[in-house]
Amino acid sequence: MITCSAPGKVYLFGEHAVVYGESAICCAVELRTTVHVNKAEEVIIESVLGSTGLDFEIHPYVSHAIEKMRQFTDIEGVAIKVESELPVGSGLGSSAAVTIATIQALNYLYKCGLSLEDIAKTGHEIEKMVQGNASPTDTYVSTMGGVVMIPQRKKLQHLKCPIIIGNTNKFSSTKELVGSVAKLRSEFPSIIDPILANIGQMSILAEKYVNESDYRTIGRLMNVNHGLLDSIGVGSTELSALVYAARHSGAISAKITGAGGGGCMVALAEDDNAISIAKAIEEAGGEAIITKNTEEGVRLE
Ligand SMILES: Nc1ncnc2c1ncn2[C@@H]1O[C@H](COP(=O)(O)OP(=O)(O)O)[C@@H](O)[C@H]1O
Ligand SMILES: C[C@@](O)(CCOP(=O)(O)O)CC(=O)O
Ligand SMILES: [Mg+2]
Repeated sequence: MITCSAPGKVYLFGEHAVVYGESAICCAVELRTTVHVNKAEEVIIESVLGSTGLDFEIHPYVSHAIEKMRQFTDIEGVAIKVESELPVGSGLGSSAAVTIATIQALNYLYKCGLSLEDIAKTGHEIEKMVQGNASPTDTYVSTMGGVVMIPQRKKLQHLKCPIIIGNTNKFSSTKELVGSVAKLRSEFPSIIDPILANIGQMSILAEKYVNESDYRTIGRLMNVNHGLLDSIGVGSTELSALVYAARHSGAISAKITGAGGGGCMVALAEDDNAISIAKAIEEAGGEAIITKNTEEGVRLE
């Protein structure tokens, strides 16, 4: 049996805009998806979503990963078991983490010899296929770990401050939200395109502050990014409640992370106020997770 794991992520800047080629800065977090694979008589996929064979409805990412790997090797049957610390459909990149961990586990099991770059690229192709339109961000950061800038594929300075995630526990489908931004953009290109370009500029400006570990300035820009995400319709009452609870309890910054709608927000904290911010998020009706940036991308367990 081979076991691999891959991390989830939070966006400091640039979700949605990055789908249209703008820049984003994304940070891998210490919450991982673990995939066990073993040769078997038939295809069996087991996860919190159920137990299936090759199934593009219930297990689209894992099923596409098996199909893609069939281009490199002969896979007859395989038993795949997924365990995850990442809530499903919540903006933390659970789809990328399960895809990347599955590809790497199959890569080792069948000795395909894929490099990390190949794995990130194959993962991106799968996200595009399932989501309709997808940036390479989530699959790249899940493969490489650290803090990365996309589309430059550049590694930035490790983020040392505590990261607080607030989960609304309201399911959010990335496919649907990416579709709703596409619709808004096609109706009002002269309004929406400059907003997306502005978000991209924020990432370009913020690169320097990330590399200098200037969390105050990063935070001020993240708050502006939140407002722009709200303006393109990916906010919600629940997300706003958690964002403002975090800011009022002393967070350096608080914004939506990932596709939005429901799902999660992210706050940056000082070393000594992470717990009080987490408490404020819980009091506002969210579920709080205190985590950190990890340099560990996909790995063999
Ligand atoms: N633990 C898991 N086991 C199997 N599939 C998963 C798991 N976690 C995520 N997925 C897949 O990813 C989808 C959610 O991806 P998405 O809508 O992009 O949200 P996010 O990536 O923000 O969590 C799920 O519907 C499922 O297909
Ligand atoms: C909205 C988007 O920028 C990020 C989606 O992240 P998540 O699937 O919600 O974790 C889409 C993408 O980059 O493919
Ligand atoms: Mg996703």
